[in-house]
Amino acid sequence: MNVEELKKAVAREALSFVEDDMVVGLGTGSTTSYFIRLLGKKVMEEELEVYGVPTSHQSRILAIESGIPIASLDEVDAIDIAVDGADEVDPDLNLIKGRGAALTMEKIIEYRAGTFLVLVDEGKLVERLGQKMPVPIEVIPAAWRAIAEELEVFNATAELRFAAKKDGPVVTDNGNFILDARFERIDDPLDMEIELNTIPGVVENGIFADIADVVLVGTPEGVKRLER
Ligand SMILES: O=C[C@H](O)[C@H](O)[C@H](O)COP(=O)(O)O
Repeated sequence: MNVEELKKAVAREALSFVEDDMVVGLGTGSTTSYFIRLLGKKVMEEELEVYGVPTSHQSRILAIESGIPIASLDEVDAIDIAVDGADEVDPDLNLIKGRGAALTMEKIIEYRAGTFLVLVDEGKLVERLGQKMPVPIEVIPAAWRAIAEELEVFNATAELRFAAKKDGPVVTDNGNFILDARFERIDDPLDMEIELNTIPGVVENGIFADIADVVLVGTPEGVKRLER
């Protein structure tokens, strides 16, 4: 089974968490894209009354294409479940997210969800956050250099993220820049998440500590379920 097949398998399994009349937070990225397409099918075939609350332009466009009625956060009373991918998952189910630069809206929506369901393939499991991936940090553009320098205090080296199909830096859905920060060691993810957000000019960071409820892990032996 290749990685794409593992992503599809977890996306299929995630469908069983969605019931009629639910408001569903729609994450961003390749794994969630499989889920959104499948959810669109389920909504149409089973004639469900489900609303999706997108976390990015990507998930909004895909939800519309997939036939899922969408609403913004300020139009719904509550989010029953949010479904999203992750870049790393540690043994306590703390996450790094934001490879797709959608971390701020993702965190806003997933923090408020009754259940936050995370979909990953087994390659995303790590012993300690930061082992493979940098921590993305969304920053106000004018502050990027000052913040990159300040991150040295945290023993981190930060790089401004550049775009692939645009000249210059990545600009997020909120009009900000992304710094990718590599830390020597993240011992306490929750503490680091809070600390980073105290730096003026930081909008949000990609450590999602203590908010994942269930993680579905795609493995060649089948989908495994991890819970806090
Ligand atoms: O900003 C992007 C998100 O945090 C994604 O959910 C995360 O990067 C995982 O994406 P993928 O499923 O493509 O690996």
